[in-house]
Amino acid sequence: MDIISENLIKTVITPRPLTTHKGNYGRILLIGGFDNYHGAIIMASKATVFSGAGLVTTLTDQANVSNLNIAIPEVMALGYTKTLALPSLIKNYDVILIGPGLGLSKIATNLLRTVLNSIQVNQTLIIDGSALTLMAQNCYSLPKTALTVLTPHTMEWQRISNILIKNQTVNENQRMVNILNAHVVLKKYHTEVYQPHGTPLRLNVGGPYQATGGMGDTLAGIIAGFLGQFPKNQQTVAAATFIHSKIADELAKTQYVVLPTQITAKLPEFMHYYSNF
Ligand SMILES: NC(=O)C1=CN([C@@H]2O[C@H](COP(=O)(O)OP(=O)(O)OC[C@H]3O[C@@H](n4cnc5c(N)ncnc54)[C@H](O)[C@@H]3O)[C@@H](O)[C@H]2O)[C@@H](O)CC1
Ligand SMILES: Nc1ncnc2c1ncn2[C@@H]1O[C@H](COP(=O)(O)OP(=O)(O)O)[C@@H](O)[C@H]1O
Ligand SMILES: [Mg+2]
Repeated sequence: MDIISENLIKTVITPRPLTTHKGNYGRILLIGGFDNYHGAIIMASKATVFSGAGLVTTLTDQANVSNLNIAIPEVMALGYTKTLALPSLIKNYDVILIGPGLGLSKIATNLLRTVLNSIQVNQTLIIDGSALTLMAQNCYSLPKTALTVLTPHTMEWQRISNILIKNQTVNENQRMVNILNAHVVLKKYHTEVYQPHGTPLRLNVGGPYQATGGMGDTLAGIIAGFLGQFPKNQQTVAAATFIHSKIADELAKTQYVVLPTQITAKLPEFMHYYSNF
């Protein structure tokens, strides 16, 4: 098990070539924010924008659209309707994140099933939150994509992998990651980042000051933003995971708890630092 180091981050976050434009930094589609979880997708969307994604579109509950627009006007907000043509919409994006605040409703299940059935091999899929629980409940299989990233906390991983939390050893987790053929960010104290048939990486930053609802939604948004603009590999997923908790550590020097939105606000500053590091 290797530790995720600051050196790795600097190889991922590099200065931007002068002639690039928003089209070079990822077209990201986020899906979530239904039921009483409207805030989750707002936090994820903010994190995606603040992590530098070029173009961000968020599909959410119709009743959440104006709140999303007010919270983060850089995002193109789409309200869910029964007539939505999701398969043709999905085609326009490099990275799709589904799950923050998606809920477990029939609409949520249909959205997840449609994403799993429509996604193409050149696209990247990130599955978080309720979408992981729905995957487990419905025994859905993962599609073939350029990269699939699952971001479960230990309870969600238990549902997906059938490995009880107390039995979630590195060996057992890696065995299941190989079977699923997906990257997995197993969120806990000292989060672990797995890739199929690879070497697991472990975070040595982060702490219980991060135990606030929305913290994982924010991480999922950062991972989406990073995969939109940096190489689509385990190092990029690890870099996103590192910066999220590294910022939390810095804030925790003077704060008892750290809010997800505070981490998001610090992203541009920390990315600037690591790009010149
Ligand atoms: N403001 C919002 O709109 C929020 C919406 N959220 C959404 O709520 C939905 C349900 O997610 P939840 O995770 O709350 O519910 P879950 O029911 O999936 O999991 C939470 C339960 O898992 C247990 N657990 C065990 N190990 C854990 C670990 N390492 N980390 C976290 N929990 C662990 C906890 O005791 C907790 O009761 C998701 O779609 C999520 O995105 C949450 O993120 C909270 C904030
Ligand atoms: N004690 C802890 N130590 C380190 N990180 C923590 C701790 N508690 C929570 N976190 C982090 O907070 C996030 C929680 O994710 P998750 O449970 O999905 O949150 P939510 O769904 O509410 O957004 C993860 O990144 C996790 O690593
Ligand atoms: Mg979560």
